[in-house]
Amino acid sequence: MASVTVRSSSHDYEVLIGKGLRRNLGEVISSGYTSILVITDSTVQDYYLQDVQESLAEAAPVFSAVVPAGESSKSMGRYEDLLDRCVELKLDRNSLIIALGGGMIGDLAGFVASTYLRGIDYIQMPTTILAHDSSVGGKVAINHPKGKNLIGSFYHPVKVIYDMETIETLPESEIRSGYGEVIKHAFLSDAEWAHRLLKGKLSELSVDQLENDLMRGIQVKASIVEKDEREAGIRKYLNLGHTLAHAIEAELGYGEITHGEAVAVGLLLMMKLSNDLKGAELPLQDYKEWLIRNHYPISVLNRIHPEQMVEKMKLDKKTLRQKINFVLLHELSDPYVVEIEENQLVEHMSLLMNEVSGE
Ligand SMILES: NC(=O)c1ccc[n+]([C@@H]2O[C@H](COP(=O)([O-])OP(=O)(O)OC[C@H]3O[C@@H](n4cnc5c(N)ncnc54)[C@H](O)[C@@H]3O)[C@@H](O)[C@H]2O)c1
Ligand SMILES: O=C(O)C(=O)C[C@@H](O)[C@H](O)[C@H](O)COP(=O)(O)O
Ligand SMILES: [Zn+2]
Repeated sequence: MASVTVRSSSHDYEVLIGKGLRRNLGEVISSGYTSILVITDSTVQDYYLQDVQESLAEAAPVFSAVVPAGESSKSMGRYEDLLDRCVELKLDRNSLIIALGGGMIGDLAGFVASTYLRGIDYIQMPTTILAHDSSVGGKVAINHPKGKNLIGSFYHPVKVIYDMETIETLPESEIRSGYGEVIKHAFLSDAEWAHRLLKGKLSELSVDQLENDLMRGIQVKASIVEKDEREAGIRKYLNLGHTLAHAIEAELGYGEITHGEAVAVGLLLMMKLSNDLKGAELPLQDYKEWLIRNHYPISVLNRIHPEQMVEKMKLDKKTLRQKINFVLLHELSDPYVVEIEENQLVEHMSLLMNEVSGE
């Protein structure tokens, strides 16, 4: 089992990474909780809920709450249902919530934990590749119909338990989605890693490569959030590709395109703006080929309207006084934040749409 420690202002916590951890939770979770509520989704329930419940049987009374799988569950309605369940079960300040699932569950259950009784302990048990990102760093949130993650808080888990066996059941589309955030971490931190990824094909990924990529992604994320927990500065870099991604997700309807796929498309615009407006020489063509080779839905660019995207981007958390800020790269591994004028955004989004139409 590998482990990474994350330092936060409230407490330090471990990210445990290993195989079969879900079957030995009694050994890694502190004893003494009054009760445990496992929050999961309808797909993950079928695969892993029983293992988790059985391995916690000695620890405390264990309850479960299941929401429908999919991004649309990261909503006010499901949040309210889960709070009702916490009240009904009489969870107290010594109770524990376990978020068993991908980033949707991590964000939703984490937000419940952060607000119920003004905050109780929770553990992230990520089951997707993408959740190597979402389970670390303490951002928890639900979506507003008009904008992604508009309602949330910063609230770190007491532990992250990443059972690598669980990602074996992921469908191809979720491997692709997860790699949207993996390649973001590579673009932010290491040109060599980025170039290696750009040469590859996700369907030919070895288990060793995948584990190595996830470990590196977790380290990149942990080292940034430790330095800037509340996103006053460098944490904004983790939003690389997200200004457009979140606008697309909200515009098309949550779940219409996966978060990681949207990020991957957002990274394409990031590269174009970095190169065309700011004189960088990022490998835009290689990246476009990687997206096509791995079946990322870049045709989604034909379904959006630049002016509407700009309006949505005004709800981005980096937007201040209605001015849209983007994370761009001077070169691979050298990010910065810059304001981009609306007319330039519209122009470059339109150019990009023309370039990819028909691909
Ligand atoms: N808090 C953060 O820092 C942060 C970072 C990145 C993303 N996010 C959020 O994470 C969410 C996306 O997370 P995601 O991509 O994990 O989506 P997800 O949680 O919706 O999971 C994707 C799909 O895979 C299924 N699934 C999950 N684990 C499985 C498994 N082991 N086997 C088979 N199927 C499985 C789910 O049921 C779902 O249908 C978005 O809401 C995004 O905004 C948050
Ligand atoms: O942890 C962060 O900070 C990130 O930006 C990571 C992103 O991958 C993630 O999607 C995050 O939820 C986006 O945050 P938001 O503040 O733009 O909602
Ligand atoms: Zn993200």
